[in-house]
Amino acid sequence: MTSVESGPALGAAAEVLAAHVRDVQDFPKPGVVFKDITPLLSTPAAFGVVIGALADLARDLSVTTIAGIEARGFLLAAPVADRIGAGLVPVRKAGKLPGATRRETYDLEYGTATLEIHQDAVAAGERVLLVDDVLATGGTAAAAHNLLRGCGADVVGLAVLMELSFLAGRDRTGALPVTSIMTL
Ligand SMILES: O=P(O)(O)OC[C@H]1O[C@H](OP(=O)(O)OP(=O)(O)O)[C@H](O)[C@@H]1O
Ligand SMILES: Nc1ncnc2[nH]cnc12
Repeated sequence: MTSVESGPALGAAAEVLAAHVRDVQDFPKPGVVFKDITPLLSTPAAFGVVIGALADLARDLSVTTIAGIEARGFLLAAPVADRIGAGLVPVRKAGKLPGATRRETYDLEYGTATLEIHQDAVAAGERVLLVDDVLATGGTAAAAHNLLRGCGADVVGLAVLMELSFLAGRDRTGALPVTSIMTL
């Protein structure tokens, strides 16, 4: 298991993030405390700080492509890619991509899902940063990582806003370096 050390930008982003995430009890099912990022999305200054921290990380890792996981990961991956001038690759839920795809089914905290990626989404050797809002059980991230590797990508890291450490997501992401702005 590898972890990227957090610098000052990530520390500042953690404070901002903590003030703009809402806990929703028992959603989408009893026993789950859902981490709702809509307050962050609707507050431009706060969103800018968080996107800036992710962009700094992506620059430090010299990434050429940002991969975002549907749906909340898209909301983060697109502005980061735009800020650093990187390509953007959507890792989508099943049945949404029009071209030939690779697919993988996985478990997550509250169900199962299937992810897909276009077979030609990433050229061999691209340095890819995978971006999502939450790392929980790690099923989603592990599936996305496998799909990208299957396309020949060099996945250099996973960046998330929040890591629910009690669900041990890093146990599923293997040697992939993980950066979490906030660990809960
Ligand atoms: O680590 P895991 O247990 O796999 O859970 C993390 C995933 O769960 C959420 O996605 P969800 O599938 O709920 O989709 P959404 O982004 O479309 O709301 C979240 O955005 C992560 O992608
Ligand atoms: N508790 C949680 N809150 C938000 N997104 C999640 N994805 C998996 N678990 C989650």
